[in-house]
Amino acid sequence: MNGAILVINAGSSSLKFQIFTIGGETLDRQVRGQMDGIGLKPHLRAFAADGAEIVDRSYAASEIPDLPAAIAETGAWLRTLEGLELRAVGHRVVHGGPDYAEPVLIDETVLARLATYQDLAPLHQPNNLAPIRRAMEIQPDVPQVACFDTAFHRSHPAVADCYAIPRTFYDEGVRRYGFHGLSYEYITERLREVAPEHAAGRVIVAHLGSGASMCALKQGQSVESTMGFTALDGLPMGTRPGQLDPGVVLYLIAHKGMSPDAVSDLLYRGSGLKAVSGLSSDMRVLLASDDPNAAFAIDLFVHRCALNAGMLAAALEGLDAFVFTAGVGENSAPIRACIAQRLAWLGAELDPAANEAGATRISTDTSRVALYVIPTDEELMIARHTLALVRGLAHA
Ligand SMILES: Nc1ncnc2c1ncn2[C@@H]1O[C@H](COP(=O)(O)OP(=O)(O)O)[C@@H](O)[C@H]1O
Ligand SMILES: CC(=O)OP(=O)(O)O
Ligand SMILES: [Mg+2]
Repeated sequence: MNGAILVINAGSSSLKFQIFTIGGETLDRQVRGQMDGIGLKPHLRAFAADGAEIVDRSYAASEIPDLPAAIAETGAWLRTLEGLELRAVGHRVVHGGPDYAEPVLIDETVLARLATYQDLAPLHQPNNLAPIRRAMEIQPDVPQVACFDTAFHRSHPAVADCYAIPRTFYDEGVRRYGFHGLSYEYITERLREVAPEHAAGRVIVAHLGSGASMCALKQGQSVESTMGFTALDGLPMGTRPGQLDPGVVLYLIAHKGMSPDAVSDLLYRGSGLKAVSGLSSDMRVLLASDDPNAAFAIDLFVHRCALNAGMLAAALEGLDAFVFTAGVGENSAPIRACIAQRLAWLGAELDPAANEAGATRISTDTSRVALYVIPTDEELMIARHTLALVRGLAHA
């Protein structure tokens, strides 16, 4: 089988894409790019396999105010690439609900089912499904594959999957799904190469981006996550609050007369770092600011990261390694240092020079908990799943 696989990953602040050619058993990356800073400081960049930059465009916030605008602009640029013989398109789809525990070939029935989860992931699901619909229109003969954030967490034990509410809700799908599963699946694979001595141990992976969560891995399987039914729970994020007493929601409805839409807007778009700092949802802006509210938002983020790490260490009954990944985790040495300091009681000892240098291992040789920085690659994971699925089709 030859040809190319295009991968699309719509996150909450970015649209990421990669193109791979299928070379026998392997995937060769040809293009890797993203539009980030959507609605704030939009920036489209892409690189060829040899590292050469092939596009670098900045936009005013009003030109690319949201993900649909980013999808349109990036789609137009992707269509200018010549000589691509698309064999399949792989899509990140954030919510797979109770139905999908594995990647799936998309048809109208699957698409309709995935659309029923839009309310459960309003920042993502509509933007994950729109490019699928468009691609099915433009190229109906090219297989489209959905890869789910929720799938990797289906290994959770029942106590981690269930809320303490009446069982009927669980049966109808109100469960602790967990998200960022493609990232965790990739990191699990990378750990086998980077740190084989820890890959089968007790590991927390902190995916700290615009959306943020942590995952507890035991012997390479997800056993707990800070996110649950939706991508609102757990850590504070760019515009989402993270863990919140449900009593706050009742208060907003009963005492503030807020409608479901108004509450949803507050929780998905009007909270998190943006609300606490009053300045920005972007960690880069907060780190560069001398506004005390920006510093407070960072403190709150670090505090909640530390508390959640403690919770996941309890789930694992100990900790061998802690991995930083995603936009903030991969790029911000100061945030990593603050979080590492709060993990000292668990036995983590940061090597400040390695941290500043962005080394893969950033803990001292004597640290009881090894600290790592491992760049994630959700798109590669999606491409692998997509290739496996379309290859299966070819052999069927
Ligand atoms: N050098 C950096 N320092 C701190 N934060 C950074 C840096 N680079 C990127 N980020 C943060 O990473 C976030 C984006 O992470 P990413 O994982 O791409 O998010 P998403 O997929 O949710 O859109 C941005 O909001 C930005 O705040
Ligand atoms: C699930 C989620 O929050 O994803 P992202 O971090 O890409 O916005
Ligand atoms: Mg993301």
